[in-house]
Amino acid sequence: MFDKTSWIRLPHNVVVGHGVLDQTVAAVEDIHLSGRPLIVASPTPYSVAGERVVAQFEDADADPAEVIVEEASFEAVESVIETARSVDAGYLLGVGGGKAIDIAKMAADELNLGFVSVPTAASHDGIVSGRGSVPEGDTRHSVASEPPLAVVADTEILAEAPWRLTTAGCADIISNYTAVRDWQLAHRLKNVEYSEYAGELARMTAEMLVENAGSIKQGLEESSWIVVKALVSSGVAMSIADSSRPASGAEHLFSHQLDRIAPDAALHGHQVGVGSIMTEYLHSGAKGQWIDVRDALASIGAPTTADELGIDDDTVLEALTTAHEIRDRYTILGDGMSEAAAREAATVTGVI
Ligand SMILES: NC(=O)C1=CN([C@@H]2O[C@H](COP(=O)(O)OP(=O)(O)OC[C@H]3O[C@@H](n4cnc5c(N)ncnc54)[C@H](OP(=O)(O)O)[C@@H]3O)[C@@H](O)[C@H]2O)C=CC1
Ligand SMILES: O=C(CO)COP(=O)(O)O
Ligand SMILES: [Zn+2]
Repeated sequence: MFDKTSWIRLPHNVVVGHGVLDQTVAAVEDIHLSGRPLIVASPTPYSVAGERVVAQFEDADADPAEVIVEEASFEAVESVIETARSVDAGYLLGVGGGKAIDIAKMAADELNLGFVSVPTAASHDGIVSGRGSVPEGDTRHSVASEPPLAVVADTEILAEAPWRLTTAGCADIISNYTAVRDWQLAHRLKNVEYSEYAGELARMTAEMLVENAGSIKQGLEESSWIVVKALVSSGVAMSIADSSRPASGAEHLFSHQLDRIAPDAALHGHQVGVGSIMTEYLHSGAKGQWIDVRDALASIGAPTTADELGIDDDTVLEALTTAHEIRDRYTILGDGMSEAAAREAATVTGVI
């Protein structure tokens, strides 16, 4: 008997372009969100975009409330939940990078309220996905959460954000290559369920970004357009798969392990990019496509070495040899790399 079911949750409105921040109220009204909006922002995004969003809701007589979050933690999620209850919020808007967006997303999930994502940085694909990531104990990877009902991505704001945030978003997309390879491997070896649609979409998104790498330049608003479109596409792939598998394989395990060993050393996207160079080498060998991955990262100005990430060689080796312990997700790392093999991979690829 056929007994498969699938529940794909996607945003209703994805509004991307120059000046679209001014359409936030329209994007929200269009999907009939009601009640009091609670704007959740971290400090810089609040001054870059949050104030304007609050003013827009005030002009629309929507009585907005606001809360500033400083760090990605469960305490911050709890405090947003408390604020939302005390102001009787009808829905939440996350305005910022991954930190503010994930806190708002996870609080909305807990409160069973609608969530709207207003990214001020195109730094990774969590800005569109139904995945939330806040470190808790040893857990660093994302968990299923409330997907945004609407995304409002103003390319004017994204283009003015520090360039490294955009190159991190590019690297997060490029890492889809190895994520999909790992997913296919897990399918063949461990019978993990694989979705051709989600896998192809994630892989194609990486390919399109690499093909357009020449147009991704600092100061060009069109670059933010290309990157945010790719981030949306990657988020959709995760929604189709109902898992982060299409966009997260061994390179993400490496990055999550770095977050534990060397907290705040580098941006998420930059770490997964360097991880991807090495895991592509593990998939395809010394003459394989790791060179293309490295060159694509280098061409957009993302780090390709431990030095550029700001970490030392031993940290790379420790993260590589222990990354498989991060979660129950089969990848090319199998049940763990020996130190000698890790050193070989990191050396041949020029990471250390
Ligand atoms: N849900 C998911 O699938 C994923 C979630 N994540 C999570 O996302 C977080 C990392 O996201 P990331 O965006 O890198 O980090 P942040 O949200 O911390 O943003 C990075 C920095 O950029 C600043 N910033 C943001 N927008 C602008 C802007 N327009 N102009 C100037 N500065 C700006 C922030 O300011 P300020 O300090 O004021 O906030 C912060 O200092 C982590 O918590 C990670 O766990 C990562 C990957 C995937
Ligand atoms: O960063 C992500 C996809 O790019 C989310 O992946 P994780 O589930 O590994 O946190
Ligand atoms: Zn990622």
